Amino acid sequence: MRIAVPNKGRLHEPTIDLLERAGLHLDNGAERKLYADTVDSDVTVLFARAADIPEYVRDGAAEIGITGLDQVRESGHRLAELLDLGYGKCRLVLAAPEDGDIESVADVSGKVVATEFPNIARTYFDEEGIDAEVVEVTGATELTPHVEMADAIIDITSTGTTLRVNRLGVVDEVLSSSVRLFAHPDAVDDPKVAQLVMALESVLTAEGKRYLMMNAPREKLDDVREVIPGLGGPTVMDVAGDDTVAVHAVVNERDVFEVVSDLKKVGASGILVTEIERLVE
Ligand SMILES: Nc1ncnc2c1ncn2[C@@H]1O[C@H](COP(=O)(O)OP(=O)(O)OP(=O)(O)O)[C@@H](O)[C@H]1O
Ligand SMILES: O=P(O)(O)OC[C@H]1O[C@H](OP(=O)(O)OP(=O)(O)O)[C@H](O)[C@@H]1O
Ligand SMILES: [Mg+2]
Repeated sequence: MRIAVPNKGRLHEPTIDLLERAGLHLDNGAERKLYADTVDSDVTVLFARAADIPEYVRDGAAEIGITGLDQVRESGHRLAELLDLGYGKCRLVLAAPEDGDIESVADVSGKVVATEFPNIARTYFDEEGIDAEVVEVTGATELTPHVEMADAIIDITSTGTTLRVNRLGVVDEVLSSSVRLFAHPDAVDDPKVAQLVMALESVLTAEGKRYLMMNAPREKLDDVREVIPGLGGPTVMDVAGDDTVAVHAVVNERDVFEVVSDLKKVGASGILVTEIERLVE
């Protein structure tokens, strides 16, 4: 099985990191190569531009691709989306000069819109019933309204800094994007693909969880159980020759702050909080 992943840019590192955490270690020297073998002899990683990855998958050059939803939509290819990997979060927006007269999508009728995403832009304007001229650029889109190349743009925003610096305001949201795992439709039922999905899911599940270990007086066990929410209850182990038990539990990361202080109150001690690498539910 071949997985196409971004070869550079902001999506490269988090993607490699995710594969590594899923246990799919890449062979050394992956940095400068076009492809890398992995710890699983059936899995090869191909490095491609984020924008080209949907095409690699449609072609069958790779069965699996990891890239932004925006890129998949822009490609127009019908690929199976398997997982939202949660990073590379951004919005594709219609934006126009703050001090101009474009305040809604209707105001773009008859105007010129510059974008790196011409297919998404045309589909969006068709759906909105707006007749706008779409001009394709390959970068620095935010500049185009200031040099009379365009009246508005459709571009990526995340923190909003670039739009602000260029005195552009959001007029409408066109697409909300994040990095997805997607597959060629013929590869969806491949057991190797299912194995990869499970491995990646286990990393995503573990991200929001922490592993708690503590000691507690045996007679306080019920109180401890009450404090620890959900997830099938804690594992309790006897501590030899003692009236103490060791308690292990998985808790939501956002609950840790409160749970730890509540555990302390009911008599737990030696409380240890650790990260979880993977969690298969
Ligand atoms: N500012 C951003 N915040 C979050 N995600 C982004 C942002 N910009 C782009 N992305 C996501 O990353 C994908 C790749 O972006 P792009 O092709 O511009 O590469 P890059 O990582 O920005 O590197 P470079 O622009 O230097 O080539 C986009 O399709 C989008 O899904
Ligand atoms: O809302 P912000 O946090 O400012 O992010 C938005 C900017 O990020 C991306 O550019 P990038 O940094 O990838 O440069 P590029 O234009 O060379 O791709 C995108 O094209 C926007 O310009
Ligand atoms: Mg970029």
